[in-house]
Amino acid sequence: MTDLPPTEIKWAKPGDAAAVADHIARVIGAPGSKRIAFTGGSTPLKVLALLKDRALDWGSVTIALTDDRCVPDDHPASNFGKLYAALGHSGATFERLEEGAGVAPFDLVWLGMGEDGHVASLFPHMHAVVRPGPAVIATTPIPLPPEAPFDRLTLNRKALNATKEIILVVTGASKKALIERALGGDDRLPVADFLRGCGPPVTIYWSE
Ligand SMILES: O=C1O[C@H](COP(=O)(O)O)[C@@H](O)[C@H](O)[C@H]1O
Repeated sequence: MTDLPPTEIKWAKPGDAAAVADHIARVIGAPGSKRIAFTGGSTPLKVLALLKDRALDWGSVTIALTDDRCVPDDHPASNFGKLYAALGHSGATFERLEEGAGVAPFDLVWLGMGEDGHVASLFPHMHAVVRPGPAVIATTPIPLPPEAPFDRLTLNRKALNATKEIILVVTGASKKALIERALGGDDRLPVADFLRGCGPPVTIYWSE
């Protein structure tokens, strides 16, 4: 049996929104078609604002979401709504989350993280439909977070790990401390599943 190397972790310097946009632009600039999973939440908004003004080969890109809240697209809590508002006219192909659907591998998975260490919609405590392969699953956080109290659809851990690389983009001192806790061995935090083990390389972008 071969021993897989441990996940390679790198802290990007600088770690700000412009550096994240540059990273994504580099992936898009590679030859051929690319599949990129975009995080939801509020942290990506600055990066999306930068990306939408860049002349990139969006026609070669399929954009998926790591997760979404089960709300209409025009609801303020919709991750798809925000993403489509920024990049809907870019020429990229959008892949919607459909419960139970299989998921093809990605070139890049962009993860955010909540204050409880959740990534995508994989929460420390949740009801979840378990599926063995890379797939879209339904989850319900326990308890429902007050800022977004909704059932969710999310890529499962296998789908998020089926990628050439991951970028983890977070802001603020408390989220930095959580990442350090996960790196130090706290496996109760869902983010730890992507930082420890033998997964794809992770570049962490952190800024105030
Ligand atoms: O619910 C979610 O939260 C996390 C973190 O969001 P943020 O607003 O603190 O940036 C996000 O990564 C996830 O995709 C989203 O659906």
